[in-house]
Amino acid sequence: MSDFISALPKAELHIHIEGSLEPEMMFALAGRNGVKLPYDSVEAVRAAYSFANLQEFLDLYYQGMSVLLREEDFYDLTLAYLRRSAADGVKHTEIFFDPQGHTSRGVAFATVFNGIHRALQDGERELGITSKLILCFLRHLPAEDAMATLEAAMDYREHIVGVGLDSSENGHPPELFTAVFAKAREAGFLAVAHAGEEGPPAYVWGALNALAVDRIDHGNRALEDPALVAELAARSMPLTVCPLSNLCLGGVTDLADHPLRAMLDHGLFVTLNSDDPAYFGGYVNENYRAMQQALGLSDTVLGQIARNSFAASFLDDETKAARIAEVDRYVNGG
Ligand code: HPA
Ligand SMILES: [Zn+2]
Repeated sequence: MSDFISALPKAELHIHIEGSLEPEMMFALAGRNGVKLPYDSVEAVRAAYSFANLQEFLDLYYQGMSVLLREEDFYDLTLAYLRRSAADGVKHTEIFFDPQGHTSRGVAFATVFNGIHRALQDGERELGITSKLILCFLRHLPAEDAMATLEAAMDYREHIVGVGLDSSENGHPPELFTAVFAKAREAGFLAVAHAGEEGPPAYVWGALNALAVDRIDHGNRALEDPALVAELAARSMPLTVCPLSNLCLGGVTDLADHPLRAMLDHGLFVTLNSDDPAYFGGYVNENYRAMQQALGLSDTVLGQIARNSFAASFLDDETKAARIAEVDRYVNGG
């Protein structure tokens, strides 16, 4: 039964806003902006979404961004995600954005930020969904580019809670970005990083030790290193796990073998998230349902994962406690 999941209050902590660009909106924005797409229908776009690995996905993800040009485009993209997520019982969301995916195409940082930020404000007013914004650096680009992006973000410091690290993992270890993250933390940004999605356990160690992250995005391959598992457990380090993403990008071939089972058994601080819902076939509730079905998770465990999502968020302690109490009331049938 999926009814328990539908209205379970939850936070989403791993969502790339550009990865919520549904093919229908891609076509609408292409039309409005006069952008030529290499597909002639929404169905053709969906048919192209078959990925053997992270890089094959990223190639289409960056291509899809080409329709995002004006502030309204970022606004519409973000508000559509918020509406869809509110319908999934999401009360709070921490959204990644990739400014370098846009500034590299001549779209100003301010255009990207203003569109997203205005939608987040309107979303909170209209839907009651709270949010925070996390700026991700593209790790396939030089650290100097990340540093320049951090400089551009300083003007928006009060509206951006943290920095992250995404894009092609293998060959781009966290240590390349040590100075950028040190500078960001000095300026008061919190820090997260994708690690152990495709990359080895050493990259998860790098995210912990060189970048001093507050959460690990994915973390699947940490399970290959028992000392690392012990460290993650000892630190109560949150992991933002994304099952449908892992299935679509070949990290797992069967959801029944998803590492979430072992993560739970090791007592790790796991959360469930959608990553790039328009590309991976599901928003957050589909990720909860996929794990409920594949691993036979009980409502008790699903409730604990929802509690974790607020506990691992960057909300203040008082709001966290209030949201966790809301989960408790829901789980206890009140
Ligand atoms: O799943 C992902 N992994 C790394 N980078 C990304 N950028 C968008 N989605 C992803
Ligand atoms: Zn991601």
